[in-house]
Amino acid sequence: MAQDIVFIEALKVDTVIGVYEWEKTIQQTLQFDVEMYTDISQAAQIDDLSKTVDYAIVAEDIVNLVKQNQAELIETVAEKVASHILTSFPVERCRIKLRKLGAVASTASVGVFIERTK
Ligand SMILES: Nc1nc2c(c(=O)[nH]1)N=C([C@H](O)[C@@H](O)CO)CN2
Repeated sequence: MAQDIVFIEALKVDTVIGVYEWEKTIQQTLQFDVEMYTDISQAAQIDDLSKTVDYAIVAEDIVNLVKQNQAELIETVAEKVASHILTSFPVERCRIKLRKLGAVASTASVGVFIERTK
């Protein structure tokens, strides 16, 4: 199994998210940390982006996915993002930490941390 990781840190996406009615009328910020387990050795050997995971494309996909799929729970969002990454990129395993910023008073952050395997 690949031990290499391509990662994205602190990707922020503004979207409609939440369980309560008042949350469905505002935009809130989700923040993603994503770790994608993939073998980078071939890409490194021949210096070729097409042989690894393009983090810019993944980041763009996450923004589009979140904005196009309105959800109540951050669990739903994290699961969708993980599923997309595993089915669309050469990634064996991914770990996603998803924070909902400013959601709960007096906290540094709240969120979910999931790990999914192909
Ligand atoms: N495990 C979760 N707990 C809560 C969620 C959530 O998505 N997952 N969401 C809410 C509300 O939408 C909250 O963010 C508003 O205060 C509460 N708990």
